[in-house]
Amino acid sequence: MNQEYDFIIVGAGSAGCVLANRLSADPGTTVLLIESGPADSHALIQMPRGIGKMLTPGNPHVWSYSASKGAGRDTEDWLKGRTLGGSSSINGMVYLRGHPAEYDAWEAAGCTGWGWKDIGRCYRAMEDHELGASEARGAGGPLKVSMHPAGHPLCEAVIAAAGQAGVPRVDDINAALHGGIGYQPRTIWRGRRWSAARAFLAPARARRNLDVRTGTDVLRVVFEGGRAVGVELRAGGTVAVARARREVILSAGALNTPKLLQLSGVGPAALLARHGIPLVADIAAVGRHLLEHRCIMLQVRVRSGSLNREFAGVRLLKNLLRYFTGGSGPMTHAAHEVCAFVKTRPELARPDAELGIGLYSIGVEDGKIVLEKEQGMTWVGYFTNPDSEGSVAISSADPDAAPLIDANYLSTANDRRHSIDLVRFMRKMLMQPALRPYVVAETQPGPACASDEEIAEAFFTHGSTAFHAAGTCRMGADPGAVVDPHLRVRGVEGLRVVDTSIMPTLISGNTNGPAMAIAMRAAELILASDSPAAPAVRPPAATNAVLP
Ligand SMILES: Cc1cc2nc3c(=O)[nH]c(=O)nc-3n(C[C@H](O)[C@H](O)[C@H](O)COP(=O)(O)OP(=O)(O)OC[C@H]3O[C@@H](n4cnc5c(N)ncnc54)[C@H](O)[C@@H]3O)c2cc1C
Repeated sequence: MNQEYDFIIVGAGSAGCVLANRLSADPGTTVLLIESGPADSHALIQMPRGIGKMLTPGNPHVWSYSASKGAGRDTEDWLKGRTLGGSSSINGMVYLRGHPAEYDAWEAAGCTGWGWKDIGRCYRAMEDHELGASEARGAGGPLKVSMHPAGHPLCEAVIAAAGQAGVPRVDDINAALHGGIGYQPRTIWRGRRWSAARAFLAPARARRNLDVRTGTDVLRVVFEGGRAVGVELRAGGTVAVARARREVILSAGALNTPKLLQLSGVGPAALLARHGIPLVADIAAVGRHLLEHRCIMLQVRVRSGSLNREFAGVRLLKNLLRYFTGGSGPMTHAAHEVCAFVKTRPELARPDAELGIGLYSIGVEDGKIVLEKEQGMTWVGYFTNPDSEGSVAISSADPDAAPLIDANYLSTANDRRHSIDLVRFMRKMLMQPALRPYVVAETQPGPACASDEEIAEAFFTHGSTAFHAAGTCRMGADPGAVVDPHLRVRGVEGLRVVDTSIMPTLISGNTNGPAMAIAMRAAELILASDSPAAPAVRPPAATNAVLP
């Protein structure tokens, strides 16, 4: 391995793959992309419904962390991708972008250059959308986006029922600014997952100026006189330092990026002192402001139309054959077949909740989550703009120790109100005439769960993380932010954060598209040479030693 590069990118996930592509486009610029996990060649990564088997703690392609739900509640597993493509290689392939007004609010709050005018341009530039180019979509870009095929009777009944409840059918849910329901846009192409690695890294792999290292853990950032000059890394038991002439960029995701900053001496001074880590910059917000969508998963018994039986026994074998020979059938479906954005109250200016409707239902057998043998649907729903804030903090100075994660879900009255209203709205949709021939009953949490308190509790007992962790290195123009609007870490030089950590608020939708669009925008900012210097929070208080 070379020891010195212009840019070092830590993490080959959704954001890191985009950055590696954009920053190495100039053959005169050298880039090192470092990924902890293995390559993404596993067949279950490529096969969309392979995620059922991939998402298992202990799988080498996933990070598995224990996260507290908050307020003394129990813990749950938070999984993240650990392979080329990062979480985009193990996610549900739902492709959503968020509402333009949400990015405009970022800009209005001082994040100049992050409004829809700029980020919308980045989305269009990266997309190759099956529906073709429009004001709202891009065509010809590296990211393939396909639509779930229309026409399944149960999906059609769901869409018709939504219409009866006042939610209109739309062709492209990403373009429906006032909400609607339609077939799911997906990062799937010709039946195969289209991860960030597939879209952005594969076309750049042959570049001689791009060095991609898998199976390599970054242990910390190395500073000299308050400037990030490289990273300490470990591969096959050997520890070394790779140096960056221009910048180190952390794209390790919303859990591991703040962890790396804290391990490197950039974070809350008291936390670092507790673990004996020399302080480089005292930034209280590193690891704070953790945002996550808290889902409810309504399970609905149906008479027909469920795909549960397609994923077991002989039918599963037949569907695997169909997938491997023709790239079609249920193994090519994303996490949900149908997607909706709804207003839980008519007076709201724009939708406040997302629904993903899947033609499967799950139960628990011997303590394990399994597909039900009976026919069922799952309606996953969440309030899109929560303001409950959790945290991520190192538990030790040992880079191999898992961080402490507190999701602190639904800790504000606002989040609880929207979440409760959402369940009532979902039930209203389920009661519509179009679904009467199908729906037998809501089995979980079930009709006995009726009061506000019971519904709020059901988000914990019959809910889940959405796997959308964000905000732990919040971008802002204010001195309390971790990164400035050029994504430079305050108080040090030569260091940026580019991943979902920087999101000042969660957007309406899943976070893979936003992670890639953020990286597209970041690459523009990095390559523009006239960026003004980031205002320092305070002068560096100490410098990490550089390894020989
Ligand atoms: C199970 C699951 C389902 C999801 N479903 C959807 C969906 O359907 N649609 C959607 O839009 N979003 C979905 N998401 C969310 C979305 O995929 C993520 O928000 C997004 O991919 C995050 O991108 P990122 O670049 O911030 O981080 P990641 O993509 O997580 O990338 C971080 C990378 O850094 C690497 N890394 C971390 N620490 C180190 C280290 N110390 N040294 C070296 N490498 C390191 C990791 O291994 C990883 O490859 C899902 C996520 C999960 C986990």
